[in-house]
Amino acid sequence: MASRDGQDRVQTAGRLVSRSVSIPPTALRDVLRLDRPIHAAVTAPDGPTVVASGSAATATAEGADRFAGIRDTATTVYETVDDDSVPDGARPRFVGGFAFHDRHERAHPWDDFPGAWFALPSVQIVLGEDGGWITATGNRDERSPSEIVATAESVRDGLVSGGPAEETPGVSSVVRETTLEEWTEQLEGALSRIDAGDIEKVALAQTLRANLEAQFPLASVIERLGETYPDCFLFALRPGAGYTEPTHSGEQAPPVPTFFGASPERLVTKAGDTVRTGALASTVGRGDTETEDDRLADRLRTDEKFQREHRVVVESIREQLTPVARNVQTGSRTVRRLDSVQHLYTPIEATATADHVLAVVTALHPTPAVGGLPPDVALETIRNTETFDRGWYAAPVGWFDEEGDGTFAVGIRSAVGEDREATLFAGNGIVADSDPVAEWEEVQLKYEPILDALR
Ligand SMILES: C=C(O[C@H]1C=CC=C(C(=O)O)[C@@H]1O)C(=O)O
Repeated sequence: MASRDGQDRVQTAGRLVSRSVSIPPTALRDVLRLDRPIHAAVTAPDGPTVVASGSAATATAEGADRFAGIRDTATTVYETVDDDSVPDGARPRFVGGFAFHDRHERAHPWDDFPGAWFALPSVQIVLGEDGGWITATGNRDERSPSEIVATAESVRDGLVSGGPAEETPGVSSVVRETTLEEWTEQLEGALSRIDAGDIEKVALAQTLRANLEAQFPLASVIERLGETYPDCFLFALRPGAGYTEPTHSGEQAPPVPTFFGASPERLVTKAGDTVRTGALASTVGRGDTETEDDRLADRLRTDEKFQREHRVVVESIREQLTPVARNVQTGSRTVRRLDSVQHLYTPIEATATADHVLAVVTALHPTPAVGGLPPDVALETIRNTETFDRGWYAAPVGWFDEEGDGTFAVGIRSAVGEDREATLFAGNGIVADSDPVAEWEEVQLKYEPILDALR
């Protein structure tokens, strides 16, 4: 397909037809245990879970225009889809994610991850509280609608509920790939730029390599994350699975790298003209007792460094929304408690003026919670300081539909799992007064969700 920079790509089965069957309330774990390859799965605490098995079309894009590139490609694909008889909630969605940086290097573990990748599932499973749908999509010149329905029915019939929890792989060793000395040096560099007034805030990250005792197993790891983080956005994305022609029968999962995680941070949900986002920034650990926990939360609420770090994010998000939304409302700030950390959180709502969630994603990525301020100098500082490529870490992951509605999370508390290895990513917002040792310890707390799910 022709593209703005020659790098946007679409692969598709041709002119498409979708048909769906409804299913009763079903657990994500039962879907992940289907005898079919899983290409992508994204959950939201207040929205549907969307799982892609196989792809009837994939869209990829590179560079600064990757958001618009994906949108253009999806529009072209949607024009070919006959899904008029499919209920709104069951219509096929594009599920995938983006790289953090405009120029992204495809070095290990990101070899299989382009600048952007989205799949329109050949089999899509949407799960909601009251039930869900299986939607099959295929080439309408080659398969009749009743054959497409038969595919959806056979997937429905393969769903088995319950069964014992599957084994997590176990972690044999971990290596923090940035040493405390390197980190201290990196932070001192960033702090001197803050002192000089070049930047107000920058989020710097590190990696940790976990060697696993068995092959990385998607189902059990996502299941474990879901148990501990029911209020987070769970995601698992496998762009390396590429494009697969829709098939009728089950297939084994392809042995490809998986970007996965349990993110507490919504980038945006757009539903009609309602836009929901939020600022999540400033972190303390959890206490061993309730009193200690509350004392730490009080520090978050009162300490000037935490206030400043959070305020910068709220103000910037309000400003970033200006080109795509009006009537921006900031809710009250609360403390968000997770298993290993507590954060300051401010919900933000607005009325969309943009007609597509990807326009809002373009405006919001990256927020200073994962980038910094001013954005360009902070991004250049990240590039010049970090010794690894962020790949898709801290970047938008989620789904959108034909109406331009959708949900994206920020891909933090995340890792790439492949074979017997997982590479974990975590970072911190650095402002004046940040202390290298305290920040080093805070990063370890942010690795814990993924480490726990692998152990
Ligand atoms: C960059 C990360 O967290 C961000 C989100 C919440 C709190 C943060 C902090 O307090 O530093 C970070 O800005 C990460 O988890 O890798």
